[in-house]
Formats: sequence, C-alpha cells, structure tokens
Amino acid sequence: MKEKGLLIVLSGPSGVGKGTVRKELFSHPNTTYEYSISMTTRKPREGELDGFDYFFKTREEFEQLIAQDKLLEWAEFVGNYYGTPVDYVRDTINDGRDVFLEIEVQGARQIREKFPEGLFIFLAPPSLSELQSRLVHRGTESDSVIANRLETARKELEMMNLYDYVVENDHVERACERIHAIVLAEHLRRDRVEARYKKMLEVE
Ligand SMILES: Nc1ncnc2c1ncn2[C@@H]1O[C@H](COP(=O)(O)OP(=O)(O)OP(=O)(O)O)[C@@H](O)[C@H]1O
Ligand SMILES: Nc1nc2c(ncn2[C@@H]2O[C@H](COP(=O)(O)O)[C@@H](O)[C@H]2O)c(=O)[nH]1
Repeated sequence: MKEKGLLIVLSGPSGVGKGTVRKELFSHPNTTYEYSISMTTRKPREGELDGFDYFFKTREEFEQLIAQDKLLEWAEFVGNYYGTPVDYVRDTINDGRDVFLEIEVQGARQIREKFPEGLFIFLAPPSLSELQSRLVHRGTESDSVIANRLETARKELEMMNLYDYVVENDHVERACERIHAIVLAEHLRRDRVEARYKKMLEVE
C-alpha cells in the first residue's frame, strides 16, 4: 500500500507572519509540500486572487459547505468564516504527498482531534509589541480589526503548548529553515518506525 503523506499544520496568531513564511517556503523549487487553498467569506484584499490565495465564498455558500461536510475544519475568525477543503487534503495525503495548511488556532485544534498524526507547528512572534507592529505595518486592516486580532492573539498564544513544535519568526528565512528541518526530521522518524515495524512482522 502507498505510504501516506504528512499533514503539516502551521498556525499562530494573526500578523505573526504565517503567510509570509508559507510564501517563502513555497517559493523554493525543491519544496515538496502541497499547499491547501482555504475557503473564506472574507473579501479579497488588493491583489488577492480567487482560487490562488483563497476560494472566496458568500456566507450562504460557506454554510452549505459546512452542512455538506466538505470541510476538514472551519472556524469563524474575527467576523469571517475560514475552512479547509476535506477532499483535497484526503486525496493528496492518500496519494503520498505532504499537505501544508496555514490556519488559525481554533482550526488547528479541530484537526488535532480528527487527525492526531499530523505535524503541528506554532509560529510565535518575538514579542507582542512586534506582533502589533507587524499588523499595523501590513496596513490591510482597520484599527478596530487590528485591536480585535491582537486581543484574540493573547488567547491564541496560550495554546502554544498544545503544538509539537514552536518556531519563532524572528527572521523569515531562519523560520523557514527551522520548518524544513522539522519536516525532514519527522519523515526520518516515521521511516524508522515503519522500517522497525516491518522488521518485527518479518521475524514473527
Ligand atoms: N520575520 C519577520 N520580520 C519582520 N516582519 C515580518 C516577518 N514575517 C512577516 N513579517 C511582516 O508581518 C506582516 C504580517 O505578516 P503575514 O501577513 O504573513 O502574517 P499572518 O500570520 O499570515 O497574518 P494573518 O493571520 O492575519 O493572515 C507582514 O507585513 C509581513 O511582511
Ligand atoms: N481555521 C482556519 N483558519 C484559516 C484558514 N485559512 C486561513 N486561516 C487563518 O485565518 C486567519 C485570518 O486570515 P486572513 O487571510 O484574513 O488574514 C489567519 O490566521 C489565517 O491563517 C482555514 O482554512 N481554516
């Protein structure tokens, strides 16, 4: 039987740099993970494309996807729905390819329950003031939305200990190197466990 791919979940508070780190990871031609494009009811930001950055949906469409069980996880984050398409994730993993999710912490928690064999990485900011500064300088949200995201971030940071790894995003390239190293180590660990298991079966 084909060996399954790894489900890699990158999560962390809004503004920590998840999207920046993910784009940097995927800009390297030797990156072998597949990025799962999420569904959202958020309006596209300038330059964002449907089917590339997100699949943009109306609330009615999104609620229909929930009712039809088409989402592996979903969450309402600061007034908008976000969710991961289940078919894409299942088919890609079953095909032996690694899937990379970049999602907020409520969704990561749901996946931990449904898919405990996933690899869960929390991207942490160097400090709360740096987080605030990143959100402000990104310039994509109003002051009230930024305040809301920062308030949410305080609670999200408390969830850090539920993850397999915490990676500090002090420098984007350094954070990417750490993530690559974690994924590689996890593959090696799983290969060793698999080989050991097969050997045990041969002996018996
Ligand atoms: N290591 C870093 N050092 C300095 N600035 C950074 C770093 N990583 C990301 N940034 C900047 O921080 C801002 C927020 O980054 P980004 O949009 O990637 O965060 P995010 O976690 O994906 O946010 P959200 O969850 O709201 O989508 C951006 O302006 C980005 O350029
Ligand atoms: N639970 C999920 N969270 C998701 C998903 N896709 C993105 N996100 C996260 O939502 C927030 C806000 O994103 P933004 O693009 O509006 O800034 C951020 O933390 C994303 O990582 C998803 O499918 N499920």
